[in-house]
Amino acid sequence: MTTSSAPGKVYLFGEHAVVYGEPAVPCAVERRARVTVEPREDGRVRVDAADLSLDGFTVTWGGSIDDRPDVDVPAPLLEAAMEYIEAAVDQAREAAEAPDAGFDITVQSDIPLGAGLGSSAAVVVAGIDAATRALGTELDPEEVARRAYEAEFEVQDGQASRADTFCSAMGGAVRVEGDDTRTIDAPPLPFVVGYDGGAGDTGQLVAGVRALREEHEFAADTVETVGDLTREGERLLAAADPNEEPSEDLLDDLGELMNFNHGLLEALGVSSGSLDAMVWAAREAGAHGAKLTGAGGGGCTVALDPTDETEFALGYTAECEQAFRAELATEGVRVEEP
Ligand SMILES: Nc1ncnc2c1ncn2[C@@H]1O[C@H](COP(=O)(O)OP(=O)(O)OP(=O)(O)O)[C@@H](O)[C@H]1O
Ligand SMILES: C[C@@](O)(CCO)CC(=O)[O-]
Ligand SMILES: [Mg+2]
Repeated sequence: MTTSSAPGKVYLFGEHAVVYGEPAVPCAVERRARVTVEPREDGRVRVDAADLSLDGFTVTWGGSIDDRPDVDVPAPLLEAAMEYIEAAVDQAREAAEAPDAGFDITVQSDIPLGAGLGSSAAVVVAGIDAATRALGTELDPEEVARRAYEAEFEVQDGQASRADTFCSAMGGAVRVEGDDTRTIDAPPLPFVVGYDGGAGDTGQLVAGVRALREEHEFAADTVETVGDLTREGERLLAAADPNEEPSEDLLDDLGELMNFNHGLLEALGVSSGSLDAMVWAAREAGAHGAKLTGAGGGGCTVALDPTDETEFALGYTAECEQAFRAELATEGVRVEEP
């Protein structure tokens, strides 16, 4: 039995624009998906994903996605989960040169689903790592990231960047621009996450931005402007001491860029009433800046606030179901005790 875990992430800057080759800076946070894998003799794949809905579900299938189980989970959710896990299994089979390998897979996760914290990437990264190890092959985190990207790209019909999967595999702060992926230094940023209890459909939201961009030059310019502010944010991070608490000035400057980034995402049509309400609640509570994180449409916002004020204010905001502080996760994918 082999268990691996991988962290979720928040975007400091650059989601959506990253899909069109602009740079983005996601940061891994200490909320993890854990995937436990046990090889099976019969070549079948059995998945137990108890966190997929409140009731949980167990599904067994023989390698064919048409072999649909009868469980009480909304069909699109079940379909997507089967696809992500199946894509991870395929990557592991290929990496370990074991095309007929079967597995019992258990997924446990404290990353809310479809909420912008990269639950899909964390599940795929941890899944590929655990499944390859279970077959006696050890991949370095860069290779896990590369394969996890292939898996997300396939499931999301080509609507995926390398950002989420690279960040989850490597941990810490990273910068991604097209195929160029690297880890960067960042001080311990005081992230506060607000979660509206909802979710957005990443593929659909990315497709919406793509359509806007093709229709209007000003929408294409908006995407480029996100790239510009991300580069500015990168310069701020590069000038900061990664071993020191960030100064008020740095937080103000980063926060201003986050606010700008949120406005542009809103203009691109990927915010929502509840995300905007949480962003404003954070700003009014004195956060240095706040924005939605991830694909949007619903889900999570991220704010910078070293004090308890933002978390407290979000706790009293009707649109916010849960507010929590998210520490930067310095470790990416790792082996866990089963
Ligand atoms: N605990 C889990 N068990 C099984 N499948 C999961 C789990 N967590 C996430 N998934 C899969 O990932 C999908 C959510 O991925 P999606 O890309 O839409 O959102 P996200 O990754 O949480 O947010 P974002 O991509 O915006 O950061 C779920 O519908 C499911 O298929
Ligand atoms: C919206 C997006 O930029 C981030 C989703 O977390 C899509 C992607 O980069 O794959
Ligand atoms: Mg995702």
